[in-house]
Amino acid sequence: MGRLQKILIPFLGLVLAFCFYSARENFKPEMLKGKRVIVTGASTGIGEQMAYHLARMGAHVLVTARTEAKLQKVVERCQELGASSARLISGSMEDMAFAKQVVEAAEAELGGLDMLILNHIGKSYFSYFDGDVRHIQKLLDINFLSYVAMTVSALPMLKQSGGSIVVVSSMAGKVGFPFTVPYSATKFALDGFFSSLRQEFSIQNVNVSITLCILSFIDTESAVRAAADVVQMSPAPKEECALEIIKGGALRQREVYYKYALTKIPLLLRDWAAELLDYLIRQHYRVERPPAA
Ligand SMILES: NC(=O)C1=CN([C@@H]2O[C@H](COP(=O)(O)OP(=O)(O)OC[C@H]3O[C@@H](n4cnc5c(N)ncnc54)[C@H](OP(=O)(O)O)[C@@H]3O)[C@@H](O)[C@H]2O)C=CC1
Ligand SMILES: C[C@H](CCC(=O)NCC(=O)O)[C@H]1CC[C@H]2[C@@H]3C(=O)C[C@@H]4C[C@H](O)CC[C@]4(C)[C@H]3CC[C@]12C
Repeated sequence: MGRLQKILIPFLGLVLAFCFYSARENFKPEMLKGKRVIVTGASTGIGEQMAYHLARMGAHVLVTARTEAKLQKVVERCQELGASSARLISGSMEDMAFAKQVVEAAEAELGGLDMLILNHIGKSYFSYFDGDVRHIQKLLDINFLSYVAMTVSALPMLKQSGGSIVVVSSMAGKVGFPFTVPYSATKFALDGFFSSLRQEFSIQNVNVSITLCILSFIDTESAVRAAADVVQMSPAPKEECALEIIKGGALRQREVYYKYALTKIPLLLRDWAAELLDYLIRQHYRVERPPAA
């Protein structure tokens, strides 16, 4: 191959890649106007902030979590912010019948569904793995199986609307971090299930997008309480994080990386320099080390 071709082919590749990415649609808040959206884990944290963004954009929001009193306040705020409608359904995602019931409520009360945002997580610990197998089983039910159950129930409505599934995951769902063994297992499971399902949708021409969101440390109350003393990193703002998730879902992106520099860039090391990435992660942890023998 001539020298010119060796330069020309990669150059053309870059030009094509640039054209492909720059031709992508831009996000406009109107994209969500009148859309029917379920947000799980919406009584606090990132889920609560997503509900407020959706309300400002004029969506119909159905929020869910266990604590009804908190959800009631979220609904009132959504109404003040301009939601087309706002309603709640409370219950625990430990129970797959409840997961299904939430989707049925959307069908009965909204007449369909355009976006399913799966965001809730059950309580876990942030420390060394304690060997409790039942805890992993319970966390898998809440953080993984209920996501599957809701997806299965919502699919007929999402197929009809050409809708979107948004799955909130974490850096801990792409790479191993210390102190998150049960949590990380549930987040890796989500990647396996939804990335495989996306492939099948593509083969079957199912017009339902799946967006997996890879988040770094975010300043929600529960995360800061659990990890701020150990993880030497400033948490990113939950309001901005919530908006980026919604944008990614509306644009039908395959994955959302937030914050980009703390997620996408370190993950580039994962397949080529895994031990270096592991080392860098450990450097961000402040842990008591056992005295040398
Ligand atoms: N904050 C962070 O640093 C990061 C967060 N993420 C991901 O972002 C998402 C949101 O996290 P964040 O906002 O911090 O979490 P929060 O702890 O603030 O919120 C968790 C939500 O889940 C609900 N919930 C808890 N247990 C159950 C249950 N059994 N059934 C139904 N709902 C339940 C809670 O409400 P209630 O108690 O009322 O049920 C609450 O609304 C999660 O998927 C998390 O993995 C990813 C990376 C980093
Ligand atoms: C341990 C946190 C979950 C706390 C919890 O149980 N909340 C519910 C409740 O209180 O009811 C973890 C939630 C998010 C995790 C963070 C995350 O996903 C991003 C980083 C990933 C990395 O693996 C470790 C550091 C993280 C900041 C991680 C820390 C643990 C969480 C805060």
